[in-house]
Amino acid sequence: GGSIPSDYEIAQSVTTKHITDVVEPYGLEADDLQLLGEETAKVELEAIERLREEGDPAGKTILVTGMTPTPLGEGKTVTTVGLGQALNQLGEDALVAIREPSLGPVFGVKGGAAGGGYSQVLPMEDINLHFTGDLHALTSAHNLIATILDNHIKQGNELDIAVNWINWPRAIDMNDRVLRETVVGLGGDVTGIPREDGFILTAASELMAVLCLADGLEDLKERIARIIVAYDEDGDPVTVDDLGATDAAAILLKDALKPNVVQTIEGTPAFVHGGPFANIAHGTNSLIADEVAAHLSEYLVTEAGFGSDLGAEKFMNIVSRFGDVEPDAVALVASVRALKYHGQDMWPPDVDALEEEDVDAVYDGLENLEKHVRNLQQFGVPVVVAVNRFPQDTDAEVEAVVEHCEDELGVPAAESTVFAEGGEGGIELAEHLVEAADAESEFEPLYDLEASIEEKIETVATEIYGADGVEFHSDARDDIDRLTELGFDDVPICLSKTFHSLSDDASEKGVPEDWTLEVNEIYPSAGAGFLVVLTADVLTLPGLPAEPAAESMELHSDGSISGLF
Ligand SMILES: Nc1ncnc2c1ncn2[C@@H]1O[C@H](COP(=O)(O)OP(=O)(O)O)[C@@H](O)[C@H]1O
Ligand SMILES: O=COP(=O)(O)O
Ligand SMILES: [Mg+2]
Repeated sequence: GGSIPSDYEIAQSVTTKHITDVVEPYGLEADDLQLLGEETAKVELEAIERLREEGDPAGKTILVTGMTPTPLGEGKTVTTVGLGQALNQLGEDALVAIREPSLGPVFGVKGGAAGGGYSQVLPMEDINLHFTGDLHALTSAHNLIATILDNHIKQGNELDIAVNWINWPRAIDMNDRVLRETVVGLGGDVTGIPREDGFILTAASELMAVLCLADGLEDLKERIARIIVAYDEDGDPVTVDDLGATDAAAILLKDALKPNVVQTIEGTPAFVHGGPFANIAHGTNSLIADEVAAHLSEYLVTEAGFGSDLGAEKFMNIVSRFGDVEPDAVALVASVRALKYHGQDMWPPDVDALEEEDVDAVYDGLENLEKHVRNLQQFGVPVVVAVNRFPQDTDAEVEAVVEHCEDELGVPAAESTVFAEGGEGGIELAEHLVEAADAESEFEPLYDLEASIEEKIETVATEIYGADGVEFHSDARDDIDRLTELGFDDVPICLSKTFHSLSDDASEKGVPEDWTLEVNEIYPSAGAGFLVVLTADVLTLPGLPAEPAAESMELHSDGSISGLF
C-alpha cells in the first residue's frame, strides 16, 4: 500500500478517549487516578494498596525482548503495544507496560520510545518530551544528593568522606558526552575542594532503579536511605541516610513513584513508567506498574530493552526475584534488517544499506536469532518469534525467517505487521503467545543468589553472552573482595555491556566465539539491591550522533511538531 504517515501524523489523527473511560472497564475508578489532563493519569498509591488487598495478581506476563539490534532498534516497543492491541481484538483482557522515554535518545539516534505506526501509545509527543515529569524529578533528586554530599564535605566533612572515593556523580537527561568526566569545586576555598566528578544519564542513576523496584513510599525511602554514595577514609560505606538526605530525595520522588497510565491508539490502557536502559541499567519498566497491570488483566505485555542478553536476562535474573512477576511466555522480536546486519557482518552500521533484498544475508544472520532463542529457553520459558515486518521487507525474506524458526529451531513464529496495521497485524502472533503463556511455565533464574560474585558473572558471560570465560581486572578483584566483606555476595548482578553485540565488543556481529568478557569494576547499588558490573567500554553517558534527530525537528506556529518520532 501507500507509504505510512509519520508516527506524529498518525498520533494526531486519532481521537483519544478520556483516560477515566479507558481504564474504567479494567477496574480503575476515577478517584483511583490523579488526572494530568484528559489523556494521562497517575495511579494513586492507595488504589494500588486496594488492589493488593483484593488478592493475588491473576495476570500472565508476556515479556517482549529482541535479537541483537541495529542502532535504530527492531521493534520491541512497537510489538509490545501491537500485541496488547491484538490480544484485546481477540477478546482477551490484556494491558501493556513499557518504559518512559529519555530525552537523550529522543534528540539523538533512536528517537522516542512510544512505539510507532498504528501501534503507539498516546499522546506520543507528551510522552516523548516532559510527560509527567518523572525524569525531571529523578534528575533533581539525584543532583540534590550530589549537592548535599559536596556541601557536607565543605561544611567540615564530619563523616570523613574520602574525596577521591565518591561513587555518586551528577545526572542529566541528555546525551551530553562532554560531561562524562568533569572537575568540580574549582574557584578557591569559597567554592569547595576541587575533585574529579562526572555525569551519568538519568536512566542510569541508581534512583531510576530504586523507583522501578520500590513497591510503595516506605520501601522507596528505605531503598534511598541504603544507597552508598561514597566511602570514608576507613573504607566504610557512606549512605544517603548518613548524609540526612533520604526524606528530601523521597519528597522529590513521591509523585514519580505513582505509575503513569495512558492509552494505545486502539484504546488499550498502557502503563508507561520508569525508564532504565538495558545496557547501562536493568532495562525494564517499574515493578509497581507491572503489578497494577497484572491485577487488572489476564495478560500483561511488557518489554525489556535491547537484546535478550540485556533486558530479558535482567528481567529474569533480577526483576523477577524482587517482584511477584515472572514471564509465562516470551516474544522474541526479529527483523529482516537486523538479520542482514548480522549476516553481512556489518560494522559500523549503515541501516539504509540494509533495505535491499538479500535472502542469503538473512539466512547468514539467523545464528544470532537462534542464540537468543536458546538463551531464553535456558530460563524454562516458551519462546515465540515475532518477525516485525518493515515496509521494505520482501515475502521471501520474511518467509525464510518464519520457516527456519518452525522447521529448524522448533519454535513458533509469526510475521507481525502491527506497525502498519495495529492490532489486526498481530492476531496470529497473539494466538501463539496465548497458547504459550497458558501452558505450564517452568521458569527458573539462571543462577543461585548463594553463588559467588565471580560465579554469577561467569554464568551470564558463558551461558548468555557465549564467552569462553571472564577476565577480572585487578580493580574488579579488589571490588569483589570488598563487596563480599560488605555482605553483597548474595544479591543479583546487573551487567553493563554494549548492546551492539552479544559480546563486549560492539563490532562483533552474529554469535562471537573465542572471546573473554572483560570486567573492569563492580559496585553496589545498595538501594536497588544488586551489584553493577562494568564491562569493557560501556558508557553511562551516551553522546549525540553526527546528525542528531534534534536538528531535523520543527515547531510550527500552530504548536504542532515535525521530526519527533
Ligand atoms: N515494522 C516497522 N516498520 C517501520 N518502522 C518500524 C517498525 N517497527 C519499528 N519501527 C520503528 O523503528 C524504531 C524502533 O522501534 P522500537 O519499537 O522503538 O524498537 P525497540 O523498542 O526494540 O528499540 C522506531 O522508530 C519505530 O517507530
Ligand atoms: O534499553 C533499551 O531499550 P530499547 O531496546 O527499547 O531501545
Ligand atoms: Mg523500545
